[in-house]
Amino acid sequence: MKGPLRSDRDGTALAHRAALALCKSARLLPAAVVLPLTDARSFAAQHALTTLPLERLADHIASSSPLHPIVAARLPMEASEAGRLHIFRPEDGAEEHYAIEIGRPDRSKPVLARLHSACFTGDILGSLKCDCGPQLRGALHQMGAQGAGVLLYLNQEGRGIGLINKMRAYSLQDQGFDTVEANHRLGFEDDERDFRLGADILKSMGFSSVRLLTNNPKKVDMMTTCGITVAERVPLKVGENRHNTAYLATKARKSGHLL
Ligand SMILES: Nc1nc2c(ncn2[C@@H]2O[C@H](COP(=O)(O)OP(=O)(O)OP(=O)(O)O)[C@@H](O)[C@H]2O)c(=O)[nH]1
Ligand SMILES: [Zn+2]
Repeated sequence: MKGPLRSDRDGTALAHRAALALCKSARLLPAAVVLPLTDARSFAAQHALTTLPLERLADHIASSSPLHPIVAARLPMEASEAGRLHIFRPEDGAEEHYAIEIGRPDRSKPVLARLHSACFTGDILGSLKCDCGPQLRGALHQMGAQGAGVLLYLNQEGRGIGLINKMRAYSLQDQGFDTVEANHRLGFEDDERDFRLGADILKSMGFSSVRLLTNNPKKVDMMTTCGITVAERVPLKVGENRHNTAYLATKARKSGHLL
């Protein structure tokens, strides 16, 4: 699917919005057929379909599911032997998220922190299409060198669209579309991540103020909106290579990254 997608706007969009949000939360392409039915309840019963009341669904989509700390254990790493991995699980059964605490950061001072979004291709495979792998390792090494820090590893693959959709976007990029255009052509926003969960994890670990390792000013704004003080933005410019120069330039031009 390549788009471009054309919008026909008519009447209330409540059901359409909810349908798209459901598709996105299932990591499917945001495409749905919305039909008015005179007796939806018996139609659903006949076809063994699940029914959801629209108003409750809208509330559910707007709120974020509470995250609970499940377990933490010592994890010596190359970047620091004083590592500790914490696992958080949301109540709604969605993705788990991780926090890597390095040293024993003083909770009364701004902690060196990174909100890292999962990138299977960059973090694990060493992909040269993005800068995620060098950013992950660079952040952990800075924290190790300073003796303290916290890296949140948020399972928001592909800026929140999931790995399958990110690969669909990569396939469009192979055809000449840039990272932002590819997302739009699939029906996604530039960035579908919800950073409230990063703020929730920091608060539950006792942090209220950060020195945030990022080039993305929107992350700084989101943290502030969510009640975390960003005492300083610490740039994290690593991993440029001949395969990702255009990608990084697009991020700077279209997404406002300070690169
Ligand atoms: N949809 C999509 N996601 C991508 C693409 N390239 C990398 N990603 C994902 O983007 C996320 C990282 O976001 P970035 O835009 O690189 O950076 P950022 O987190 O906004 O900002 P920094 O804090 O400066 O790293 C990871 O989840 C990657 O999987 C792409 O071309 N398309
Ligand atoms: Zn990446």
